[in-house]
Amino acid sequence: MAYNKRPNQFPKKTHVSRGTKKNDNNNVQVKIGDKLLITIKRLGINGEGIGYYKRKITFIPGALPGEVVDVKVTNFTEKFIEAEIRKFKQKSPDRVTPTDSQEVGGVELAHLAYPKQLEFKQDIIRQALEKYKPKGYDSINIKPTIGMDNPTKYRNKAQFPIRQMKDGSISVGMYRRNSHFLVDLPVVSTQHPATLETVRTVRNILQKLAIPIYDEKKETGVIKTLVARVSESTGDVQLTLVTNTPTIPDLSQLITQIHAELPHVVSIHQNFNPGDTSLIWGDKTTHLWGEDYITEMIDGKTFKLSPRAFLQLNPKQTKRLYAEARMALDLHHAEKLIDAYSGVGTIGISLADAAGEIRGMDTVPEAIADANQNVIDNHVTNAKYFVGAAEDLVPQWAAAGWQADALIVDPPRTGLDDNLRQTILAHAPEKFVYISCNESTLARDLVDLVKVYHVDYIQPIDMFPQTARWEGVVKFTKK
Ligand SMILES: C[S@@+](CC[C@H](N)C(=O)[O-])C[C@H]1O[C@@H](n2cnc3c(N)ncnc32)[C@H](O)[C@@H]1O
Repeated sequence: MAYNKRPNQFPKKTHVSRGTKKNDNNNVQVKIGDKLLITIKRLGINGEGIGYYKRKITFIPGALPGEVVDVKVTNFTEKFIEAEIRKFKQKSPDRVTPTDSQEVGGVELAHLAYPKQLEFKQDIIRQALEKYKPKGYDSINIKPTIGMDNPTKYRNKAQFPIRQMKDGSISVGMYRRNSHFLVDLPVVSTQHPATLETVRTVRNILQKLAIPIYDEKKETGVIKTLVARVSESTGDVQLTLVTNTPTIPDLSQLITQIHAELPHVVSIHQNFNPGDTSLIWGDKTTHLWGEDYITEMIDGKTFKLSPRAFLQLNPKQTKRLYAEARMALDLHHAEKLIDAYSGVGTIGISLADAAGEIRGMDTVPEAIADANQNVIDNHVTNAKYFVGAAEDLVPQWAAAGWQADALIVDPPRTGLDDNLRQTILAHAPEKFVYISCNESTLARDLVDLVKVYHVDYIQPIDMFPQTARWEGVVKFTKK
């Protein structure tokens, strides 16, 4: 892909090496197709190798620190070069052979030995802190990343497009990088096997019953995407067929076959999402067969999952993440706790026994409906969830006299809204924990937060082995 901007690089400032003057490298001339010899210095936040060509930063996907690579320029701007590997002159001892196809995305660190992936996830937050420099950043304790014992088969949800190929076969998988060619993947090492078995078996049944598959160019056909989600605790699978048409031909045959061949599938839904759209899900989801929900268990609490309900994708690490959050919050049973960015209330509900009263919020009404249902199902009597933005509700509650003693935030990659940061600074709850899935926005937010809080530590947790995605828990103490 030819980027004008590097995707997801640290926002605002460019990702140049320390000590490199801004315009030093603007005169470096390269052309697409030029061959360069680059020594890789470190990994960037997308897991790509970073080296320098005459002091100009050069991004090389698939290259590892210490490697010397012969590369071909694929894109360049005033500020950076992008290149692909032609040949290795020197390979890293940390390089391993990935089991997954490298033609699709999603496993951008699979060629790096797992212990080194964990070090990378410790280092990437260090890089972000060095960039944003929140006060005292160089003495923040970044703990070693908590990894998985077996860093494979962890994804509890497969959400794969399905397409008919020119030879008449049907592929279900992922798109080849930078293309619209769907690759039917023989190995997806990060997926829970039940999710793969489900989408592949359903693909075969669709082929056998000749149910039309969606054609992107003509915008005809029926089945667009197969979504399979497994409950780690019960093994039950929920299948959702995303369709281009409001009805599915041969539906009863389809369901009979699925029931016969996939006994773990206990819940089938259809989501209607017509036409050419970049969105996977349409607005209308209907129940076709079996249970309305599958149920996941976290910390002894049960969570009913409708097809659209958000749940962390790595159940084993979610338990560790929440355990870290609980330890960092250190509740003493009487506190008023805010579970901000709550999703379906998994964090607050799993902490309910340790808190006095809990309020949570999320901007997605369906998530809040599920959260309040989860409160009832778990016989929790001290938690209530509200629809709204954290940056609106937290200040409103504070203004109305409901002052939190403890706050846990789990925002999306964009981090905390300015308004919420200001409210936190003004009201500063005694206990505060930040779960972050983006080291850059966390480091940016810390610039403000350290005005009233001391950062006790940052605990990275590997929620997405084989990828460059970062997640961590930050424990604060009020100054
Ligand atoms: C990373 S998820 C966390 C979900 C949940 N805490 C969990 O562990 O499953 C972030 C959530 O924030 C919600 N969200 C996004 N912007 C928000 C905002 N401004 N205020 C409150 N919630 C928001 C999203 O809908 C999403 O459910």
